[in-house]
Amino acid sequence: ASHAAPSKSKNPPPNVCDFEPGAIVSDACASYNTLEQLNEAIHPYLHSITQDTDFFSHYRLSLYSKKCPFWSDENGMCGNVACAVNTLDNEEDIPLVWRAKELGKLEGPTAQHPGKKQQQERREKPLQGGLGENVGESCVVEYDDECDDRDYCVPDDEGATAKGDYVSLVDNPERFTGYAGVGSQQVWEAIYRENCFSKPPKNGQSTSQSSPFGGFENQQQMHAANQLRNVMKEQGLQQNVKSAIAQGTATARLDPVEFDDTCLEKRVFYRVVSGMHASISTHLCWEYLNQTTGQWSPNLGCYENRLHKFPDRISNIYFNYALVMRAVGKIKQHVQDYSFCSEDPAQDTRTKAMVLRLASAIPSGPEIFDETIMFQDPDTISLKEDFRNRFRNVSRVMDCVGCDKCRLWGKLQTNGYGTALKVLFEFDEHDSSKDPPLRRTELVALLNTMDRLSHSLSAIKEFRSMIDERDGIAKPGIPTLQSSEEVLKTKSILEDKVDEKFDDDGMPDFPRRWYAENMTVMDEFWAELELVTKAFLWVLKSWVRIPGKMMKIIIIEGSRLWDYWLGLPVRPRSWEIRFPGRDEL
Ligand SMILES: Cc1cc2nc3c(=O)[nH]c(=O)nc-3n(C[C@H](O)[C@H](O)[C@H](O)COP(=O)(O)OP(=O)(O)OC[C@H]3O[C@@H](n4cnc5c(N)ncnc54)[C@H](O)[C@@H]3O)c2cc1C
Repeated sequence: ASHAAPSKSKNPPPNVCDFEPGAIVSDACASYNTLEQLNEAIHPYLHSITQDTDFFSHYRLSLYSKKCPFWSDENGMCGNVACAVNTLDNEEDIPLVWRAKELGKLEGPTAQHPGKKQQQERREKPLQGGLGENVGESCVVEYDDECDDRDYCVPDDEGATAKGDYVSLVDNPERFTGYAGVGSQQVWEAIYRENCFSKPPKNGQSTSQSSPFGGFENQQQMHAANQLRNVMKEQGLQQNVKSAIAQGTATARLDPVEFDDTCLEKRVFYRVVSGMHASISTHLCWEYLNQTTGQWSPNLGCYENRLHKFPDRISNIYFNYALVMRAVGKIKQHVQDYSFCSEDPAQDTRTKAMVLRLASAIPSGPEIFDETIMFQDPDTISLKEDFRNRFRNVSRVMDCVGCDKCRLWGKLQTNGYGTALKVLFEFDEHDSSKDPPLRRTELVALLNTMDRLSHSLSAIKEFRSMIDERDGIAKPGIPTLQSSEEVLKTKSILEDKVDEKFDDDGMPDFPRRWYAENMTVMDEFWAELELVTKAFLWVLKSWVRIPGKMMKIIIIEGSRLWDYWLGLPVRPRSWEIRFPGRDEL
């Protein structure tokens, strides 16, 4: 795969959204092809982690106890059965370690959680209150029982005393619910409005914390302006829309057409939100309820209208996949010290090995996504705090989603992206001692968000081949989205491959290349002799290689001893890198 480091000055080329498999996903470093190939290899692992382990298949969140902080909208509630969530109300249904009385015992990562005092001391106000008094302090307000200034998301506390609901993610899949109309539109609008990194307003008003109507005086004004904008947009009058909005009292959501003069950081914010929206749309189109037949099945029309006609949205899903994948690759070190489930050491070991195996399958360093080029300019350092606060606001808006299941997955995915951003910008890949804490909910959200994106990539591929098939375009060899059974089959093949590689003694396969029924006894004799000769030669060659191998072992073990003697971290053997946790299995 070809990689090109994204540059801050790089504007997306006009055809950035075109679906050229070899094209690099703009603002990331990998091509669509590379991401798809990686996804094929990784998807079975992700699927298995999120479906088969207690740790990653259960999520705890405040699903009902938080009120929408921005508006009160009883009409926006979804009454469909599909919107409902089955929470685990029965203590016995919750995995043992997360039952209320056990929660206090949960072990976290090695990093110490900074206390409130410490956080207050560390707090800076790079914006000098320019965006309003509340911005930058969002962590200490009513929500945050266990909040860290470095969080990009309002955490859903999992402490034993916190109000929360346990949910099995496996039993409540993200799919079509029928939630639509003004309620859902209002939520999306509020989310996109957080993307308005406008100039600080006069008189110290916050644009971030207290902007439920994006600076418009009321909801009606805001809807009217958005409608105007949509109509003008449909008529191809983008420039006029911009100036119309500029004449108003507020900024509008940033559209991709306005990307060209936007810095990387702001583009990233928009792409994360739009990619999340597009991924949700993909899932609801993939598992769509045919209300006449009562069957759940992919709805091609839904995909065409919401995604296929908007390649930029699809591109944003790939972008998010690259971003989240990079974050998961970056927590390798952190996860080494993580205790997943102290009540059951066998499960703990298994879960850790699975996560480490996944993290190891992800290319390390900035090959997929290079976060190190963000927030580097002096100009953009204050932007980081603004960025973080805006993302927290997006997570708050989730309490305004009027459909329980959509709220569950919306909250989980916002937490997942928030965690990914926190890992990218606050974690040290090589030294986890100063990393901010990684809560269980964050880790669960991160991997489930990656799984959702991974599923989106597979679904999009399948939808594309459905379109090609319908339009008579032959594209042989496009892999299809696998059923759970197929996923498990592929997983076991992959695992066998890993096992084969791991257990490989170097002995080549010497398949018999004959069919006895068509051969004479002499033919069989010569064929067998050929086989024996090959095996004999292979044994001789291995003896010849023994001194070289011994030398290699002495050098490797010598350098490990040297590290140990110097007090440095002992470097791992190559197979330990490739098969982490193997010893523990
Ligand atoms: C947090 C959240 C979670 C949800 N989860 C579910 C769910 O699990 N199942 C379900 O059936 N419904 C869910 N919904 C509802 C769903 O997202 C849609 O809002 C609903 O299906 C109505 O769709 P729509 O066609 O009106 O457009 P919407 O998807 O509501 O989009 C509104 C407007 O935003 C713009 N837009 C759309 N997609 C993008 C994009 N990717 N990037 C930029 N702009 C875009 C378009 O101009 C569009 O008209 C959820 C809604 C929210 C807010």
